[in-house]
Amino acid sequence: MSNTTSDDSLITTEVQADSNDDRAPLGETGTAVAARNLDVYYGDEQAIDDVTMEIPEKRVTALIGPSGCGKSTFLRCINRMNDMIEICRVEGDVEFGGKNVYEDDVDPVALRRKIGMVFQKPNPFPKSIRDNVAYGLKIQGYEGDVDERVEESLKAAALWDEVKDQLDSSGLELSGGQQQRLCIARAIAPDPEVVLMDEPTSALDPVAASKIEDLIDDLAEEYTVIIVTHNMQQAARISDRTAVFLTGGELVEYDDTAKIFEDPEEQRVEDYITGKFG
Ligand SMILES: Nc1ncnc2c1ncn2[C@@H]1O[C@H](COP(=O)(O)OP(=O)(O)OP(=O)(O)O)[C@@H](O)[C@H]1O
Repeated sequence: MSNTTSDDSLITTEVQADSNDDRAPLGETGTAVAARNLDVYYGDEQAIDDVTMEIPEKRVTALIGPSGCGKSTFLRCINRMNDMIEICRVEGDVEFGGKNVYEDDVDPVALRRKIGMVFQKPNPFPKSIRDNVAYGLKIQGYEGDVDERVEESLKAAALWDEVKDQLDSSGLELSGGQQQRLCIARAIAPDPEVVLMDEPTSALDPVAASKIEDLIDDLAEEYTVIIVTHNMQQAARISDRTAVFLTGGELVEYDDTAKIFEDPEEQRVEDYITGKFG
């Protein structure tokens, strides 16, 4: 993927160009995940309001919007992380692999192997680097060569060269940026199809954040990446599609990232992007 600077952009950043990579045009890619008339409530409070959207496979889709508009809630619905929140109620469908993930026969643990997650704060286990990455493999009873898969995952997370001589050291001894890449390696080791990222760089310094951004770009060659970010420049730099949520959990506009940042349909989106509110 390469970047171009657009004179028309509403924000002073680079909007990624899709045109000169060798992937199928966005409109011709399959759908990895689809929400259909999704409503989410915490008790009586509605956090997601009738959201319908199709997320393309092997692309980066950014979810942006002001604080409290439901971005994390939406993300967590995709792999049923909201199941852990007692007062949370989900209505409507989230389709993955042609099936609504909320059907009774879906095993959420198996679902989360296919749809991995990386959180805002790096959260390695207090275990060795190797064991952090091998964790999901052991749970799933992986029958292949675990060490080989650990190496592949660390390479895919752009961490291998930095840690290959210290695989038995604690993951907690790494820097924040390295810990986040370790968490990405842990998420991709079980070979998911989708990786959900909830503000994965907001706790990192700019250099570490930039490494993760580069990594996300590479990951999208193999995985569908769905990322919540507060950072509009980041969304513009790394995503192919952008969904703008506004207060009340409404999906106001969802389109190619260049369109959202250069010529959005909705005045409210333009106002948000140019900092007039939110
Ligand atoms: N566990 C919870 N229990 C009750 N209400 C919640 C819970 N999590 C989120 N909410 C409420 O749901 C709404 C959406 O929250 P959510 O965290 O999804 O928004 P967000 O856009 O990700 O916000 P931020 O950008 O600040 O992280 C908010 O009103 C929030 O207070």
